[in-house]
Amino acid sequence: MTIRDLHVAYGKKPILRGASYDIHKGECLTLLGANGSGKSTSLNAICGFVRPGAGSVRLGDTELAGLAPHQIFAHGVAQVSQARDLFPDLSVEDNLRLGAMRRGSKTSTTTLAGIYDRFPRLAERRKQPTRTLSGGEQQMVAIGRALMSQPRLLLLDEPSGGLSPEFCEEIAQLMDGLKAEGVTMLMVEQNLKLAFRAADRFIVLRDGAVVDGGDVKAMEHDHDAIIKNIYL
Ligand SMILES: Nc1ncnc2c1ncn2[C@@H]1O[C@H](COP(=O)(O)OP(=O)(O)OP(=O)(O)O)[C@@H](O)[C@H]1O
Repeated sequence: MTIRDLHVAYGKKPILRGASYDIHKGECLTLLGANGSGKSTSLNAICGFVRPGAGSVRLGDTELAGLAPHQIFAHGVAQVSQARDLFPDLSVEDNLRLGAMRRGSKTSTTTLAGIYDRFPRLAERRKQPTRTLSGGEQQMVAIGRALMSQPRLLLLDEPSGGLSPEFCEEIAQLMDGLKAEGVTMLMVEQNLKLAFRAADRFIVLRDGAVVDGGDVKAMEHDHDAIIKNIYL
């Protein structure tokens, strides 16, 4: 995916001011930045929840900027939002099935089996209303639902939000598995430990533009410098 000169404003307030970056196929890119720097807005602009004022969001040969959210979803972009947006009274299985709409009902049964292989805990709880699950299990449902559409690009907004360190490690391992299968991911994550553990590359947003970026492993011993750059 190629993002070029992306601009988003809420009313007259500019939030993204010409952000440009690439997300390579099969990698996990993490978006870092101080509160209010435009991280969630970036994800929302990519999946069409907010309309960019200018700029380009290209996935392969397709220009996504300006398309409606359902069209962008149909092109293979799925978001796991911070709020998770599950239907609390529906069962785990029904919530998962809702994610398969892009694929059509013919493929959903095999995909569902794949999700249960990946998250055995959800298989045990398939009939339970999602409101009865722990926060970490609900996060698994939200990620599983996004995976049901077999996305080309998975957007993750704060996957560690409110979860224990054990669950964060579980999520990092899940992301390792997804990467091994070639799933491309863009993640916003305030938990820098998880961000540096799970991502291949990072970029830093400040005032809606990219001010830093690189290979996570290459700067493994210089996380302090990067953190200073985020919170300048
Ligand atoms: N729908 C909206 N209408 C008006 N302002 C908004 C809206 N959504 C976000 N904002 C504002 O835009 C700015 C950027 O928000 P955004 O959520 O993208 O930041 P962020 O980098 O993800 O921050 P955080 O780390 O706090 O989640 C913030 O000042 C926020 O209050």
